Parts: sequence; C-alpha cells; structure tokens
Amino acid sequence: MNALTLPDVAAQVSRETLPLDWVGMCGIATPVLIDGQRLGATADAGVSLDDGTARGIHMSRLYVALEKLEDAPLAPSLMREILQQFLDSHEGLSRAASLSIHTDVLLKRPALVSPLAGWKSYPVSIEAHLENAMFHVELRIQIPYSSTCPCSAALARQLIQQQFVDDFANKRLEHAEVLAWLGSSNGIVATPHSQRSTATLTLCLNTDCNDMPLLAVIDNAEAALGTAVQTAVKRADEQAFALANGQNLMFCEDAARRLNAALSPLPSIVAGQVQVVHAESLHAHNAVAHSRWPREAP
Ligand SMILES: Nc1nc2c(ncn2[C@@H]2O[C@H](COP(=O)(O)OP(=O)(O)OP(=O)(O)O)[C@@H](O)[C@H]2O)c(=O)[nH]1
Repeated sequence: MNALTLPDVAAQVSRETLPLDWVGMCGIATPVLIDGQRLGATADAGVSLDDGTARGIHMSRLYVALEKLEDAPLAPSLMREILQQFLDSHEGLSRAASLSIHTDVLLKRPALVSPLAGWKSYPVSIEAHLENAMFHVELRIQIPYSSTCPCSAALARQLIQQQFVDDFANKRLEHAEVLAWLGSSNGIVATPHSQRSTATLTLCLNTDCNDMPLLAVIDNAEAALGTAVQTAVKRADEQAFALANGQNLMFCEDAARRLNAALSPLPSIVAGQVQVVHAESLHAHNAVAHSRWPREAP
C-alpha cells in the first residue's frame, strides 16, 4: 500500500479570518465515576479558537483527553487537569477551554417507615471552564419534592370548622361521636392542594474539592424541604408522607428560602442559585421562586 500523506484540513489557513468563541463536540458518550458508581454520561468538550486564521481546532485531541474520566473519580481537580490538556494540545490556537458532563445520579433512598428502599434518579450537570488560569466549576442538580399550599390548607381548615359547626350545632359534645366524625368524610370536607415540585440548584464549587459533594447537597436539600418524593411506598409510608406534607406547608418562596439556608453554609460551595418550580394543581401555570448567594450589598 502507498504511504499517502493524509490531508489535514484543520491545519489550513482559514479564508475568513475570524476568531470563534467556542468550538468542540457535544454529546460524547463517556463513563464517569461518582461516589464509587460508574455512570453513563455525555460530555460537551470545547475550546475557543482565538487564532482567527486557523481553519479548525483538533477535535481528536479533546476527545483523547476525556479518557481520564474513565478511571479517576469525577472531581473539580480532575476536570481542571482535562481542561489544561485541552489548552496544552491547542497551544497558540486557544486560550479558553470548557467541559460539561451530563448524567443521572442514582441513589437508593429508604422509605419513611417501612423497611423498603428504592432508587431515585437525579439529573446532574457539571460545567467547568478554564481561561487565563482562572478555573471554575458549577454543579447543577434537580431535586423533586412535594409541596402543599399553606393558603389552601388554611382555607380547608376553615371549611372543616364550618362543617363541625353545622354538624354539632346545639348538641352536647360526646367524645366518641366527635372521634367518629373526625374519621368520616364530613370530618375532612376539604383538602388543600399539593403539587410535585422541582428545585434546580446551580452551585459554584470550591475548586480544591477532590470529589463531587452530591450526596451532601441532596441530603441537605431534602432534609430542608422535608417532603422529598418517595420510592417504594407502603401505607405506613404514605401516612408518614401525609404528615410530612402537613408539617411542611410551603409556598414556592418558603422552599427557596429553606434551600438557600440549608446549602449556603456548605464549605464545598462558594456561591449558589436556587430555582424552585411548583407545578400548581390550582392553576395551569407554575409558581416559581429564585434565590442566590452571596448577595451583593444593596
Ligand atoms: N476541526 C474540525 N474537525 C472535524 C469537524 N468535523 C469532523 N472533524 C474531524 O475530526 C478529525 C480529528 O481532527 P484532528 O484532531 O485535527 O485530527 P488529526 O489531524 O489526525 O490529529 P492531530 O495530528 O493531533 O492534529 C478530523 O478527521 C476532522 O476532519 C469539524 O467540524 N471541525
């Protein structure tokens, strides 16, 4: 076979001299190691093309650098190493590099009361950027939970009181009769509405972290909300869930404040933003609140 020289189009001079902000590949399949689990993920890898005369970047050099994801736990330090390799392999062409990883973290969560447990999937994205030795990493995670409207609960309580007045007007109160009434459908004549809700947390991580603080973030967030959606559920678990909802009535504003208070003290997080969306059953639209920290001085 003839030893032909392969044409290298990327090395050609571009006819139109124009630097590009980002060039790379999106949706590269890769495994990642998180908390000892090997997960399937996709990666978006790219660099800036600051040399406007160069025709193209060297995609294969970015692809090869992603091999590091196979064996080392995913951490800010690992992402920095990979980004540095992107830049080293594009010396003279690129000044900025970025890498995003998208995956679903699977966690086994215990039931509230029964000995059952089940798997829950949390969509996670980690975005890292390196430019002029400035490195930052952002973790985005979605957490589903239940929220019961405090206003609706108060309105339902008022109707229950009214029903009590109607049913027991001019009657001597008998303990057994009241108890039976409380257990009847008349005793709970109205119920508050509740909704499946989602918190999207965007967290700027401490770049010295040698692991991803996923479990700490999820555990803190779910404890602060008190009404995480459940996996395996027996009746005892459902009853405990009803109690948890009753004890944690939440407007979207309440949920955003709770999450801010729970996550902002974590040492692995230097700044953050919370977006909560309550998919209302009262309306066909959603109730939404945002909160971020640290807050700029007014
Ligand atoms: N830059 C660029 N490359 C592309 C694109 N689509 C496909 N490729 C291909 O990506 C492959 C890898 O490119 P390079 O990394 O430059 O490959 P190479 O020249 O063999 O590798 P080096 O010797 O390291 O430069 C080439 O075959 C390109 O044709 C594109 O839109 N832009």
